[in-house]
Amino acid sequence: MGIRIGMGVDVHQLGEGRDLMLGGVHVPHDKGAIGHSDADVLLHAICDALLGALALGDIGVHFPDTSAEFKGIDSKILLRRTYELVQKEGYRIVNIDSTLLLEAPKIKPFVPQMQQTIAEILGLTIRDVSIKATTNEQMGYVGRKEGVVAYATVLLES
Ligand SMILES: Nc1ccn([C@@H]2O[C@H](COP(=O)(O)O)[C@@H](O)[C@H]2O)c(=O)n1
Ligand SMILES: C[C@@]1(CO)OP(=O)(O)OP(=O)(O)OC[C@H]1O
Repeated sequence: MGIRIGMGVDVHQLGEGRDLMLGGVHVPHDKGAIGHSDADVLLHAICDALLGALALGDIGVHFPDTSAEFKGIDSKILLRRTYELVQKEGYRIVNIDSTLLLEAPKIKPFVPQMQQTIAEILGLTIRDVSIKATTNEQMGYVGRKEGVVAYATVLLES
């Protein structure tokens, strides 16, 4: 049996007139994340962690932001497709840990739904999908509510 570890980081700007999609869930807020896709920073970080674990490049290599195919795409589709690449290599996920840096809103009430959404896509239980959050204590671009950051770590086994 082989094991591999991967980490992913994603950052998106927050702006008006966009939905805030986090972990595949719509989180009501006066600003949303700006991007070529639905800009789901948490799902993107998980995709990058999955790809990183097998040195398969990153999300922009597989789903370029210059392609019309991915304009406005639901990042749940990107996560599903990323995991298909991992499975083709003969690996499966053991567990995921992640942290969101977001000043507002509080995401705690939405975490169970995010865990459930991600677990369903990846064939995991919610205990295998950890989602944490922290504010940036009002410092920097996260603290000024201008952006959101996600970090994810995944463990794979073959
Ligand atoms: N966007 C966020 C940020 C934080 N939380 C939860 O609040 C707790 C306290 O956050 P601090 O940054 O003040 O330490 C944190 O542990 C999270 O549980 C959240 O839900 N959404
Ligand atoms: C997902 C992609 C593609 O739609 O677009 P964005 O939503 O801009 O997201 P980013 O995290 O910059 O990653 C790469 C892109 O390829």
